[in-house]
Formats: sequence, C-alpha cells, structure tokens
Amino acid sequence: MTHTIFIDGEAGTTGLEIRQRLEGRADLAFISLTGDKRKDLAARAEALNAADAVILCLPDEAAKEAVAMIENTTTRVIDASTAFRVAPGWTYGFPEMDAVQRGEIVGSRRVSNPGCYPTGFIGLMRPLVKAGIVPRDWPVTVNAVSGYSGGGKSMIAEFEDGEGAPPFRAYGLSLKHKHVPEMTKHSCLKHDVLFAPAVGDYRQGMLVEVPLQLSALPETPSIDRLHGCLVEAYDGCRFVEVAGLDETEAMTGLDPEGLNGTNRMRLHVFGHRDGSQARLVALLDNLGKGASGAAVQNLNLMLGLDEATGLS
Ligand SMILES: NC(=O)C1=CN([C@@H]2O[C@H](COP(=O)(O)OP(=O)(O)OC[C@H]3O[C@@H](n4cnc5c(N)ncnc54)[C@H](OP(=O)(O)O)[C@@H]3O)[C@@H](O)[C@H]2O)C=CC1
Ligand SMILES: CC(=O)N[C@@H](CCC(=O)OP(=O)(O)O)C(=O)O
Repeated sequence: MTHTIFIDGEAGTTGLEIRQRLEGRADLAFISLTGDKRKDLAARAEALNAADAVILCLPDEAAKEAVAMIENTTTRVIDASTAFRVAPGWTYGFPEMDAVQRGEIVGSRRVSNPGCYPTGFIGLMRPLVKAGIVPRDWPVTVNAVSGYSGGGKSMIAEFEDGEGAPPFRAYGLSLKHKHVPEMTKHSCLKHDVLFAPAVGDYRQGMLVEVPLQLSALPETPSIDRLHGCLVEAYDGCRFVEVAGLDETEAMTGLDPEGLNGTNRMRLHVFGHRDGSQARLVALLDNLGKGASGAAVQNLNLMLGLDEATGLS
C-alpha cells in the first residue's frame, strides 16, 4: 500500500531533512509544490486535503493556517512548529516519554513534533518527576547549546554567509523562550523552567543540561538512583539510550555533534557516585531526534509501520 505524503515547507531546513530521510521509500508517494506554488494558498489547500499524511515544516502562523485549511477528517497531520505543542486535541510526538505515548501517536490524527531542546529536557526530567525523585514544584534550570541550524534558514545564512557571527552566543535572555511551556507541561512540573539556551558556530548537534543539587532534594537521591530511574524509563527504546555510569565517569568531555545524522538521543548522569551534585546531560541532533528524525518516526507510527523504518 502506498501512502501519499505532503511536506508543507519542504524547501526549509526541517522539510529538506525529512524529505532526504524519506527518499527511496517505495511505500510513500509525494505531493510536491515548487516555485510560486509553494506559498500559493489554493495549491497548498488542495495538497493538504489530497494527502494521507501531511508534515508541516513552517513558521507557527503558517502552520496554523495550514491546519485550518484541512477540511476532511482523514488527513493526518504532524506539525513541526511550536503552534500546537501544548494545545488541547493534539498528541505530543515523543513516543518514548511514557508507556502510553506510542499508542496515542498511532491513534492520533494531530501530532505535534516536540521542540529540539524540549526533547532533551523532557527526556531527562519527566521520569525523575514521575518517580517523585524531583518534586513537581521544584525550581528547575536547563542550560543548553545548539548548532546554528536550529534557527532555520535565516540563522544558517547568518553563520555561513554573513560576517562576524560569534563562536558562541547566549540568547533567550528575556526568559520567555517559546519552548518553556512545553518543557514545563510535558515534564509534569508546576513552575516554568528557567531556560538558558546558547548557539555555537557549528551547524548541528546539541547538549541539553539540567544541574541538580542532590542534597537539596527531599530524599537526597544518589547518582545511582537517578541513573537507575532513567535506565528503567527507556528500557527497550530503540532511539533513546542511557549511557552507563562507568562510561560516563571516564569521560572528560561531551561533543554536541556526537549523534549527528541519527535519530538517537543519549542521556548522561554526570557526578561522583558518593557526591551530592549531578549534571544530567542529553545529547542529540537538533535536526535528528530534535526535529526531522522524530517527524519520520511519528509518521511511521501513524502509518502503522515499524517506527524505525528508514531511520538510524
Ligand atoms: N531547525 C530546527 O532545528 C528545528 C525547527 N523546527 C520548527 O520547524 C519549523 C520549520 O523550521 P525550519 O525548517 O528551521 O525553518 P526554515 O526557515 O528553514 O524553513 C521554513 C520554510 O517554510 C516556508 N514558508 C514560510 N512561510 C510559508 C507559507 N506561508 N507557506 C508555505 N511555506 C512557507 C519557507 O519558505 P522560504 O524558503 O521562502 O522562506 C521555508 O522554506 C518551524 O516551526 C521551526 O520552529 C522544529 C525543530 C527543530
Ligand atoms: C539555535 C536556535 O535558534 N534554536 C531554536 C529552536 C529550534 C527548535 O527546536 O525549534 P522549534 O521549537 O521550532 O521546534 C530557538 O531557540 O528558537
């Protein structure tokens, strides 16, 4: 059986990556808009309604516009933007985040693909909050660095074509980053997380870190307890893994580009085993498990296929 797919925003950073990941799939046929048709409302409306599944790789407003143009009850939607990540009626497209999530995605017609930073953060924090190791009302900070492709075509142009992009830049300084609502909600936290992102002068790959003062937490959890909780949460997951404590202990650095080109995410628990502090760090490709890889994984699930089809 062939499924018809339309990627709205196919010429952008996320859209192109998705298209490349789906290239050569005999089970899929594509509707593609080129030239002036790319942004033509009538052409987009026709494509959106003709496809079995659409993947929206658009700015938020254009994504909302696309969803409003779908007039049938059969087209299935994966939205890569921020527009619907905490919206009622939408399923959050992070299959590994809970035992029931994969099944929810399989049965959903509206799936919001998670943000890149939230994938790392929720991956680290949700199991700890659900297990009661980190209280729901805990004040949580998240520090992160991303490659510049995270900012789409305009940021890629700034770093690759412009003059004088800095080697490292802190941003999100107003503390109102668009990812805060989904990070907070899907980690089951009560208070907005304090999010401190940065962008580096390299194309893709990211580290998302949560520092924890263990002795301030209610039960002073050990490194082993944190690690054990994450290992249990991701047992059997194809794309989310937890680095062993021996491996982590021997590391002197962590390269944000380490999983580029894959749909994988690796979680680390750094700290002395008998110490009272921990640095939880997620490593992922912002264009892989942080965006395009995750979208393909969700598409596979929604089409009733093995979630790993075409992914590494
Ligand atoms: N880059 C990343 O790492 C990630 C991005 N995302 C999200 O995915 C979405 C796409 O981001 P990204 O690919 O980086 O952005 P880009 O700017 O690289 O691409 C966006 C694409 O959408 C097109 N577009 C804009 N407005 C319209 C419209 N009204 N109708 C049709 N096409 C339109 C643009 O056209 P034109 O080429 O003419 O500008 C462009 O090709 C965003 O919501 C982003 O937040 C999510 C996770 C990670
Ligand atoms: C480096 C950089 O600018 N990154 C982007 C986030 C990339 C991402 O995940 O975007 P979505 O929320 O659109 O999915 C930012 O901070 O806005």
